[in-house]
Amino acid sequence: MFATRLARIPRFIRCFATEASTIISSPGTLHLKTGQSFYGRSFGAPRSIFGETVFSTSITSYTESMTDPSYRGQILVFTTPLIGNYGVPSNKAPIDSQDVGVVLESDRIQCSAIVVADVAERYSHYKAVESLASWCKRNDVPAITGVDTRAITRLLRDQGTTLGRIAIGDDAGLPPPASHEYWDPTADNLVAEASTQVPYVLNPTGDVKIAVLDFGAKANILRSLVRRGASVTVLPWNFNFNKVRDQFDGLFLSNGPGDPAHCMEAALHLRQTMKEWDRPVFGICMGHQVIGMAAGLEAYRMTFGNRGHNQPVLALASSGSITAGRVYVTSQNHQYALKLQDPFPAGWEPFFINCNDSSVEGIKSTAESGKKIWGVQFHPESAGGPLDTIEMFTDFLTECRGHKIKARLESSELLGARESPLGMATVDAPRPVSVAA
Ligand SMILES: NC(=O)CC[C@H](N)C(=O)O
Repeated sequence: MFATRLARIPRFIRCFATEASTIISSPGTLHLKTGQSFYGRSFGAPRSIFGETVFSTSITSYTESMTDPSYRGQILVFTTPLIGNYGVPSNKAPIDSQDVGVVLESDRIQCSAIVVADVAERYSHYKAVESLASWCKRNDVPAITGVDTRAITRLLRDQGTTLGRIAIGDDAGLPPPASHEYWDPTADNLVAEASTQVPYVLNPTGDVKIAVLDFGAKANILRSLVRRGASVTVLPWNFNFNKVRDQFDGLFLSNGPGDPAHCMEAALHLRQTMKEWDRPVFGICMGHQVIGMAAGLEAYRMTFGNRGHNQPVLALASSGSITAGRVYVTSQNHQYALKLQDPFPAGWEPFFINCNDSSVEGIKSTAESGKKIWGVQFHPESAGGPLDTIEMFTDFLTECRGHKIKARLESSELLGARESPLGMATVDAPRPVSVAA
């Protein structure tokens, strides 16, 4: 009876029950280097891989997390049991001046594999164009379901992030690999893979020129700058910014995958920039770690890192939209952090601290240093997650604009003329008198 009625409803309205049920038949196993194995079923690409097994406590935004380049090399375990229920949207951005080319966080799935307790075989969302299973298959990314992700999370939480293997199909029944066979992705320079190879410009007509050092930038970082009117020049991660710095009003350092130790070259370039250049610098996650290393702080590997969209951080200093003493809820995805050392290097102070584990969540240049440099371990751009700290992008661009106006005024004063912030040149004296006709 119900089936007959359903058949009468036009197909495009029946979006609640899209796509025929995915056939999950072949076995899929997660082996951990520490000796535990979890047997489930495969719903992604029929291929076995190695990776670093991490867990995320995010409840939504699996599409954003999976396309975040910082997850490269990682087997991502979702602690939320039901994943895939709103499907996957088209990743093609509409063409407009704020276009960064994609809707999600990059143009492909970046993590090596995903592990979920219960994949949704049917999805429902007005923007969805395919299921999580078909997206994984199309991107050649293995995925397993039907395993106890709570047990996996408890293990990872106790023993820390652990190397793993996803074995699919015939491989799933094979004994676990020998310990020396596990591949450690952090031994490779994943930033060099994730970064753009050639510079490119977004929103070239923007009023303030920002250079972005791309360690594997999330698209929402670029969007957050472009939507606030900036012209954004994206540079490869190891580009020596000092060669072109006079063309820019500010420097931004992006997030990125893997061990920050691989970015020492960028930190050394940045050390020179921070010494000789007085314009604003802002870094997020990997970018924050690179700023810290350039400032003389040490980056270390945490036991299990922080991955999720509800990490509370306490502001220790006020700056722009941030008020000292307030707690902000943030989106995070990191394995490394800067060491809290006492005293901090001269000219620097801690900016935020994590309320759960007391790790350093941000650093800033001191007021006395005369510099405007900030780094935050969390993701103000969210995608997904809360927008508590999104105005840090506005703060950064306000400083860049202020600096630009000040520099213009100073240079025009040297020439005996003054240029107004609106860009209309005025001459101090004598003023030309216009005579009405
Ligand atoms: N999201 C990021 O930029 C992560 C930075 C670094 N790869 C870490 O895991 O700590």
